[in-house]
Amino acid sequence: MINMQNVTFRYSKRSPILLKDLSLTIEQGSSVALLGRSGSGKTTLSRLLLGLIKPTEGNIIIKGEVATKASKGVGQLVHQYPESSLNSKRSIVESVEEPLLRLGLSRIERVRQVREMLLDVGLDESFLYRHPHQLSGGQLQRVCIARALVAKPAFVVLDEVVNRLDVQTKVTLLDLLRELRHSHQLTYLFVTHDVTSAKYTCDTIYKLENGAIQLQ
Ligand SMILES: Nc1ncnc2c1ncn2[C@@H]1O[C@H](COP(=O)(O)OP(=O)(O)OP(=O)(O)O)[C@@H](O)[C@H]1O
Repeated sequence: MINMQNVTFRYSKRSPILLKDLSLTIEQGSSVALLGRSGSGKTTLSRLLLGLIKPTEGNIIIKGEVATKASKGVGQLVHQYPESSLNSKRSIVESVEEPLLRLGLSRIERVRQVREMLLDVGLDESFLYRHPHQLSGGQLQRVCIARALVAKPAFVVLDEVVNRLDVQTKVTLLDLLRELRHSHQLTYLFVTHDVTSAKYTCDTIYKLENGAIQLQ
């Protein structure tokens, strides 16, 4: 599914090498955690997988094709600031349907799929026409997860998604990810500083350190 082959990355000729000759395979349906201290390059590696930036050397193959900006949408990103990834002026249904717009579906079908996806993340119909400021942090994060999954992407990068939530909300969100993994046959990369969350949600844990990746 995802195959990184000898990937080396630096932001520019003057900046240091951040990732050195990395190789990594993520199988379909697997949940992989990526640990690493701040600045180790976790977000950079995620952006490479999402095709937002290109490796300096090496290749990233997603479902048999080289990851490029054109493959945007093959992978989806959920990050730690749901407020900033949702447009405050748009209703929840308008935000969640966004990835469906390019699929040429009717409005009725889009709303049907959004309603179903919201139910899968534990939000009932009453959320459809609310706006972001009317939701809690945990609910907003569920909306972002729904938006990432609604168009059935090949994989999802979850970048520090439970970082800013209280313990109870964090546990329910982690349980939701475990459920979704089975119900939606999700493949995800769970980027975190938190070893406990990584162990709870993922089968495989890697650590990124000094530009290299190691199985934990
Ligand atoms: N666009 C950029 N141009 C140049 N350097 C960058 C750019 N983005 C990030 N960096 C640098 O690359 C390094 C790795 O950053 P990255 O955001 O990937 O780390 P991280 O492991 O995700 O950190 P954190 O856990 O704090 O989010 C940092 O030293 C950062 O300053």
